[in-house]
Amino acid sequence: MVNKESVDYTLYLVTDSTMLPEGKTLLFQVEQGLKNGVTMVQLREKDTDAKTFVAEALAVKKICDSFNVPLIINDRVDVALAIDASGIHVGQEDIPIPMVRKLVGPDKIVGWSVGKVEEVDRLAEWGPDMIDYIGVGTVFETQTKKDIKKIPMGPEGVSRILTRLEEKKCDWIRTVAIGGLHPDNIGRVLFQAQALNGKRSVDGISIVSDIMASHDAGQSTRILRQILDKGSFHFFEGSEEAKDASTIKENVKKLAPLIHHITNRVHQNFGANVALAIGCSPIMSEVAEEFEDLSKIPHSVLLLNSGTVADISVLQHAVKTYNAQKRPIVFDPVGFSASSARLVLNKKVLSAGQFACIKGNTGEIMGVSGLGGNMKGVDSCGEDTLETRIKATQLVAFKYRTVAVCTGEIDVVADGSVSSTAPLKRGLGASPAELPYELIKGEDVPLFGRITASGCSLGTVIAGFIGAAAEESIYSAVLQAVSLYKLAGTKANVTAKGSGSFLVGLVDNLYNVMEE
Ligand SMILES: Cc1nc(C(=O)O)sc1CCOP(=O)(O)O
Ligand SMILES: C=C1C=NC(C(F)(F)F)=NC1=N
Ligand SMILES: [Mg+2]
Repeated sequence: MVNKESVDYTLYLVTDSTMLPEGKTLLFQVEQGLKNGVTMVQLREKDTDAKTFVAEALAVKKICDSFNVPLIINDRVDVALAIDASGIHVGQEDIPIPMVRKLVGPDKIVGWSVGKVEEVDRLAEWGPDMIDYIGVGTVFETQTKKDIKKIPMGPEGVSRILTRLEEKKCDWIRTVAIGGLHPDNIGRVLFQAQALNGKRSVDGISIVSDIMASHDAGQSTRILRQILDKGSFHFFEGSEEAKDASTIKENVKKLAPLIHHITNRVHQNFGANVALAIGCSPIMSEVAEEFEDLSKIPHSVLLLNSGTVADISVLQHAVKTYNAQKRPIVFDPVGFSASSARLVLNKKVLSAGQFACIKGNTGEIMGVSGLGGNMKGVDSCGEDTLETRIKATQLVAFKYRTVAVCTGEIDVVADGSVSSTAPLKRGLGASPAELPYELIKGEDVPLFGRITASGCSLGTVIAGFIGAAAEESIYSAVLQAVSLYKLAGTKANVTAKGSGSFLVGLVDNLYNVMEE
């Protein structure tokens, strides 16, 4: 009889014998996993006849018992009882949970697949004696589960489930994330998937193909374990020279970061001039084949502006490439929910990687935060009060563990990258409202709204400053960039004779304030 409190969900292997590499057996892969850090096993063999399934289950149970690791049986309650497994896992389309619990009794572990918050509401109604853990997914695209109907929920979808569990006070429930999890993305899931009250993160992750289809299941398991066991995550390696935050502006001039723009046509020319004005070197490229080379150029930084015409696969490739190179990315979710097509595109980009900064106008930030309604065009709604804007900016910072910027007459900057830790189980320990933020005030500069790409080009300046900063000073870099941009605009406004001279004046003043 298993002690439910002591179950370790950290690395939960779910088997699949249809993907075994040549010469590897189910038992071999499972044993390699157990030897290298798997803490829980689920036998999930969808199209195996009962006799074979029972034989496999008995063999797997023998191995799990020798490692003192619980064995869960997928779907087949009869087999789970027949071999005295530690528990049973069922999906939404399987035997109803209350029946399962009645069949297996109170001591067995019962797991359920959950993809929607309504399913959390149901398990909350059933109370603490029904379900012990839930598999939350699918987080990313997966080829393993054939009949997957759910669209990938991303780390933010996991956060939504965790938040609901907290709202419904389901303290007894443990959670594992599942679906398309691999070494290149589990760090981000652990880092970003947090309940909004800061009191719950996932208890572990569940893996199928990364181990079951591996030619070296032991090595694959060790790699996954290393990521799970480290307490903090570092997504951006600042350049050596960028260590001292106080001289970011001098670093921008000295290091001349490469700002790789993937942006809309209107912003391309003006953004390049703004980059040059502050002493950076711009490149505008949607040529996916060159992204890796560009990300390797010292002090490179990616500015992704979703007003671009590039295909979503190009944007996702750019995000993965810069994340792999540990170089920062600034994301400007232009017109976040102005159309359903843009909403889908922006959400896909948001779940594709880790961003150093997410910058938008009020409508965009309200949209990304989940607080806002729909937007008209790409102009911000503007009717939101300052405290709502602060709340939305902190929410974006928290959800994506990034530095969030909400532009307006008063710019709001919030820092969600705090503490780079991502402890399993007990959550971040901070809620969105506790995140540090600053207001960048200044005079109103209406002419900003009368020129092209003024918001987009703030992204260029933010990217330039982040490119010259160390990871721990990204918040400071963004604050300095936003302040400098506002100062240049205010100065340009004084001498402007209209929108044309304002545009030229803005570039002149960006150039001059960098020299001061
Ligand atoms: C078994 C399973 N359940 C899912 C869910 O979303 O409930 S996704 C999935 C397959 C996950 O396999 P892989 O790690 O190879 O992507
Ligand atoms: C469909 C499934 C979803 N989640 C899980 C687990 F991760 F184990 F919780 N197992 C499944 N078979
Ligand atoms: Mg914008």
